[in-house]
Amino acid sequence: MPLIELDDVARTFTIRAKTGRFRREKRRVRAVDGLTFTVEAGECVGYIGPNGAGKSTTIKMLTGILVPSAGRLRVAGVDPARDRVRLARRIGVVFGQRTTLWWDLPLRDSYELARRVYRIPAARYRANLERCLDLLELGPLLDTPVRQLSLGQRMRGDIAAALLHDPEVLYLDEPTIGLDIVSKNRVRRFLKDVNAEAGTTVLLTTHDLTDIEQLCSRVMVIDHGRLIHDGGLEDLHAVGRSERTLVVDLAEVTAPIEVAGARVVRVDGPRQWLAFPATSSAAPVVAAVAARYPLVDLSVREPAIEDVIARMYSEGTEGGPGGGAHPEEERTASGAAPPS
Ligand SMILES: Nc1ncnc2c1ncn2[C@@H]1O[C@H](COP(=O)(O)OP(=O)(O)OP(=O)(O)O)[C@@H](O)[C@H]1O
Repeated sequence: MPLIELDDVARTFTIRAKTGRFRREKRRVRAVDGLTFTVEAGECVGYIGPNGAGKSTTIKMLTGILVPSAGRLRVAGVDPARDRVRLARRIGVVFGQRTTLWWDLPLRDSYELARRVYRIPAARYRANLERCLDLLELGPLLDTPVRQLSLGQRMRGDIAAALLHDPEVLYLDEPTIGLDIVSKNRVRRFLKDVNAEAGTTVLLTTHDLTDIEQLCSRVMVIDHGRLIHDGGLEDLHAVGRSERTLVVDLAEVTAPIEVAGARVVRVDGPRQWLAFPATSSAAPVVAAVAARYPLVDLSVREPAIEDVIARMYSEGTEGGPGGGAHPEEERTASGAAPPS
């Protein structure tokens, strides 16, 4: 049975925008527009999209912070908005741009508070804390007030806090934002471990595609609140019509090469670059070039996944709701804030 289920879920915001000196008009923004997907227990799924695509809104609905305007949503069999407090014991959330830790208190106190709020049995708390401190290298920082931690240290502190109660699902919203490469790698290694060893289901939102490449076997792409891709990272090459490049060094300067299945995209002296579909084999193109042109050397360059995604975003971002405005109205679920 899937751990996360969305069936035609939508979320609309009403915003009041200034249209003249004294005029204000109500405008409706469809942040999430008919999302349907499931995530099985133990999966690690990337959830990506351009700014304002609806990623955070989805995660807020999955945690019960926001109520969907339409559709059906279940996490671990529970309706998050209705059963927010009960669900809070089964999920962990990390918002990279915000901390759930107590700013003026040492890390240790935030963890102690989590232990009480989640009623984590003492032995389990000790074991989980020890593991997080060890793998996230937080031990020496336990007595440091959160406000004195660096961004990377704080982020690791937040990730540990989200995992102390052994959640079945971990939502990560930009967990590596602003971190240097060493901190990013440390966080990624840890998350990989949590997913593989503890079997924690992970839904990861990020603008850093290396996070996705290193952690996720499946990626969902959302744009204008709609799912535009759901599959393997590799499948994106087919969807994004990406191209590989054959770089050819000829024995002499020649007119642009003409072979079937590829086209010259750049010429620099005796070197020429030929683009061909990433989904087809390089062999026939190489054979055709070698048969007709005197070659010195050649190599094949793989497409960068960043380029593929950038093209998908730019092709799909015309006339949508647009990012940016986060005005006053945000209908939230009733009940206490999640205990994290
Ligand atoms: N509280 C709110 N009130 C009104 N509109 C909102 C609110 N929250 C989000 N929106 C709008 O909904 C759309 C989706 O926003 P959301 O924050 O979910 O996007 P995102 O994919 O997380 O973007 P980013 O990558 O920039 O974080 C945007 O147009 C945004 O302005």
